[in-house]
Amino acid sequence: MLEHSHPDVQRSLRLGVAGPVGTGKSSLIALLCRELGTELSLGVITNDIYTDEDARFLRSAGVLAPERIRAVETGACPHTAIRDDVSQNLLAVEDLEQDFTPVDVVLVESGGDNLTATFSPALVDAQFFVLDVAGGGDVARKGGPGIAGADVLIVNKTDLAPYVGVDVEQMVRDASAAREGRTVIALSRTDPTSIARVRTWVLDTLAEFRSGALRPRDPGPMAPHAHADGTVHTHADDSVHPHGDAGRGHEH
Ligand SMILES: Nc1nc2c(ncn2[C@@H]2O[C@H](COP(=O)(O)OP(=O)(O)OP(=O)(O)O)[C@@H](O)[C@H]2O)c(=O)[nH]1
Repeated sequence: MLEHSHPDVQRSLRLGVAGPVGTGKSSLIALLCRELGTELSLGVITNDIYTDEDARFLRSAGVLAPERIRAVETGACPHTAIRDDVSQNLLAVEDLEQDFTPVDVVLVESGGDNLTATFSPALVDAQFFVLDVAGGGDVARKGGPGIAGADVLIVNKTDLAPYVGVDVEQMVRDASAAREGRTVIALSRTDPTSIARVRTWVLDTLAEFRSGALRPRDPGPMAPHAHADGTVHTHADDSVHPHGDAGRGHEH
């Protein structure tokens, strides 16, 4: 039984990491654990549809004690668990906070395959959205709630830009324009300066959180999208979310 209001349990800064498949969400989390794990008490929650694959990847990366990495298996509609009904994730975060108190930061990785997945501000205090240059230079211009409204947009794998013909500076300019100036960080695991920027952003956000000045902002619900079987799923009205049969998708 969770003791949500236990006076000895510190409330962590909760950071979401969303973005399309393969853009480097798990890698970003591993990098942050490596960069911050000695000075901060960290926890990680992964969301996968049917497996705990991302949690296993992170445990095997050896960047954080394995018991601080927990998997939520979300079932058929993974973005629901970070957006509409966040209870599974909230319980997992609170369990970590209780088991390892004091926890400074919990990183929550989204599952799913959609460009527009966003976290509810009821679950996270701030959120990353991760794109990579291999997805093409145009993707940042296309917008969407995560690209436009997440607290930080990561343009990842910049070391690959010459091979995929992407102008990183232009991609960052396009992204900044789509985001009305909100933070965009061009990142590569081979570029220490870019890694330092992400690290500094987390530490600054933690300081803001501790001062009481951090106000979670909602990037907005994800756009309507089609599932592999062709059913359409919209989160436009977050208050209504009937759950269909697993794997079939559903419509509001
Ligand atoms: N070249 C290069 N590859 C990277 C970088 N960061 C991550 N990758 C690679 O990109 C691939 C996908 O990275 P993941 O971290 O698994 O991506 P993800 O977004 O968590 O993927 P899913 O969990 O499947 O959605 C892996 O092969 C990583 O090694 C980078 O900075 N440069």
